Amino acid sequence: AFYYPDVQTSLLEHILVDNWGAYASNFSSAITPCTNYVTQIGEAARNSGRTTAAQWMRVLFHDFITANVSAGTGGVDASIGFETARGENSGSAFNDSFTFWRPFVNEFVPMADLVALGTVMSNNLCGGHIMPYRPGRKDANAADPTTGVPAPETDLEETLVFFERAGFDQTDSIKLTACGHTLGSVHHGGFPDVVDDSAVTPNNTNGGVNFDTTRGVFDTKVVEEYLAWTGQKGGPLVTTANITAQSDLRLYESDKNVTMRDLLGQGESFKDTCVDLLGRAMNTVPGSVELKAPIAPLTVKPINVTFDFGSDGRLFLSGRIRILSGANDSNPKSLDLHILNRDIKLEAESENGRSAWGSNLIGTSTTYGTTTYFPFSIDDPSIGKAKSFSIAGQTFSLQGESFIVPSTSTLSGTTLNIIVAIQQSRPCNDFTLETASPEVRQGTLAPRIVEGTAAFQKAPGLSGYQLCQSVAQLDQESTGLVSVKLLESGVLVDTLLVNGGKAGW
Ligand code: HEM
Repeated sequence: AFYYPDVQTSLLEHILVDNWGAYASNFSSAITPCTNYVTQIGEAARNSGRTTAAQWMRVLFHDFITANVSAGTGGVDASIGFETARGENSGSAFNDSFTFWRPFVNEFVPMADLVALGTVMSNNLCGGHIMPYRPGRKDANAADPTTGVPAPETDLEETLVFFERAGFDQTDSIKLTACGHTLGSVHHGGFPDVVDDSAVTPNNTNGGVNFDTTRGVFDTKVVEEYLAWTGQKGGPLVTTANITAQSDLRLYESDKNVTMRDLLGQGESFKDTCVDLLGRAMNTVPGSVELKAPIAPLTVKPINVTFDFGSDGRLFLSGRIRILSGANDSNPKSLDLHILNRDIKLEAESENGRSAWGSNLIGTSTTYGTTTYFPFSIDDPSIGKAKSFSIAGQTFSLQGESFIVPSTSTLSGTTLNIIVAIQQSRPCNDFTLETASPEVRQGTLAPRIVEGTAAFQKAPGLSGYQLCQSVAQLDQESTGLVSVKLLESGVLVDTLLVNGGKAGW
């Protein structure tokens, strides 16, 4: 199957761009509306007093803050998954978030990249300015030996030492904390010394007290309300009667509120400051990790493009083209796909999607970008010879010489049954199968990736193709998409992600 421009970018770009409506990613749905709590459903979620979008940002903070930038250790590496029993990581955010993210993890998407992506999504979908997203993090194999996350009782000096170790000076720390604390709440469940049990009601079962009057909106309210002493007055870490637990008050006042007043003066640009600081936090990674360039949303994106055989044994090429239009552009109704010297006119599906990318802020309201989908299926007798197709002048490569057949390649329990089709009559033993399966890992909800290889045997042929079969056994059930790779004499020729029925993609 074809993943444009590559498997990792294709998967992550889907989460970033396909936010609402047609083919929306399950990831975006989790924080729509931004007050949603995905761990529970219906009434229970609405009355929980918890906020998934906010939890995701808190996970980033706790994973990041134990970085030691001068030693090149820690940072965003999903080690937080091993550290949830530490007192400094109190609260349900970590296990809630990892439980939701777990089915998204596969060979191409480590948990650490999802920790960063969670914050990007909460910011982008809940009112922040668009935040660039760079993939490339690596998951830790154990807890970070470095401890020290600021808690409500931590004194100012030690709090600043923790931030300094992670590369953030006093001013940065105030800004980053204000950015984080524009979303969400402090909960009696987890922090009874900050919020007493009077907060627990049938409509607020976890006893959440919000940092500002808009817990689901990424805005400047927390700064405004703190300085004007209105609304939530900066939230429980400012106002709690327990003086030792007034960590936000101590931090904000530590430079006589100069930084908080500066943030207020920035107005809407506060959001750019947060893009910068949250971006620095999520891009703080161990010295051995090199992040890739930011993922750019694709204007023209082929989706699920693959060769396959129909029930009559005929080869066909099918898929969808997604066109992303900005808020000011009109959506295309038809599209020309050029293949094998032919132009095929594609018609748009009736349902569109909406995207935070390409959005326009007009006054206080936002109009979003639109995605339009154009399905196609081509069973021309010579389709297997096509080496590329093009849309609006952009060319996308294809190869039909040897490929994994999607409709007959299955994962059932722990058994992978893979069929590949090969054009020329080459022996099946020129080919090998490589698998990479996300599986349960002890001590954390972040899966580990288990790799394997298998050989092929000859199977009965089909309309000009030699078929080869391989049956591979995973040692455990997978937690997400399993990658299946076809190699010819050691060179990768095709990749297919096989859904074990659990993946959240
Ligand atoms: C001095 C530093 C900080 C302290 C002591 C602190 C402490 C806390 C505490 C006690 C909670 C309540 C958690 C709960 O009840 O579930 C919380 C929530 C939160 N924190 Fe911080 N925090 C600090 C800095 C930051 C920073 C830098 C960020 C930036 C990403 C951040 C993001 C959040 C978010 C988004 C929530 C809301 C979570 C929710 O509603 O579930 N915090 N923080």
